[in-house]
Amino acid sequence: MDVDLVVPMKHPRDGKSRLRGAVAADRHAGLVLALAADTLAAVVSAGRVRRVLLVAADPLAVAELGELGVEIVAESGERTLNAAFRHGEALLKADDPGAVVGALQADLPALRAGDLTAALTEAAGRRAFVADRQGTGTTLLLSAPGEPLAPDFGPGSARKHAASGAIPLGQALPTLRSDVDTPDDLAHVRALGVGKHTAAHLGEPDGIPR
Ligand SMILES: Nc1nc2c(ncn2[C@@H]2O[C@H](COP(=O)(O)OP(=O)(O)OP(=O)(O)O)[C@@H](O)[C@H]2O)c(=O)[nH]1
Ligand SMILES: C=C(OP(=O)(O)O)C(=O)O
Repeated sequence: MDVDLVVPMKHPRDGKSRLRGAVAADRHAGLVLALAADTLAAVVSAGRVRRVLLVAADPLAVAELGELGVEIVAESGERTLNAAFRHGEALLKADDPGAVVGALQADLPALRAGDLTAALTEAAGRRAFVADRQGTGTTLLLSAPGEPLAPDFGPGSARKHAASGAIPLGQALPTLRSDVDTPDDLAHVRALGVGKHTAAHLGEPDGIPR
């Protein structure tokens, strides 16, 4: 069954504070947008993905990402990460109560569509998650069809998602596990190969074609 994904984003000026200093201060928001653009370009080209809903703190500030073929809505109510996921989930389930809903981070600029599709296939309709490469955070959480996503993102979320019964998915998904929170993470994804938006922002000659 295909998956409807929710991707949350703060205003790019406010997000990724741990990454500050990786580029000049006036280029930070552009870097955050480039990380998201590469993530979303891979996501929209992945097999088994039906819809991609970006839940934004400020939709105007991320409007350019709509050109990649994602839907953009404003967050609503409580302004937290898990509330943004739950808002996106409610909108998607209103259209299809039996949907498989996924929560995906917007900071995976090395993502290859094949790694995402492999994870969706491995989940096989079970509530499941992919831990980040450090093993502590979560980059992807999937619901079972028509069942609650129950997102519990934040520090130590991999342990929390496992404790709530979600199945941990394969270790061999390097580009899906490589989120960018810190300058060290940015160096890691540059070695893996980032997409064209991040490459251009960092002054690299070419990104990896997605
Ligand atoms: N819409 C929305 N997105 C959020 C919210 N909190 C976090 N996000 C997004 O969720 C993703 C994962 O969050 P983190 O990795 O913790 O990113 P962050 O909060 O931007 O980073 P730090 O400031 O370094 O903690 C990022 O794409 C954030 O923009 C929120 O309250 N609302
Ligand atoms: C909020 C999370 O992301 P990060 O570790 O990227 O801050 C999380 O993994 O639950």
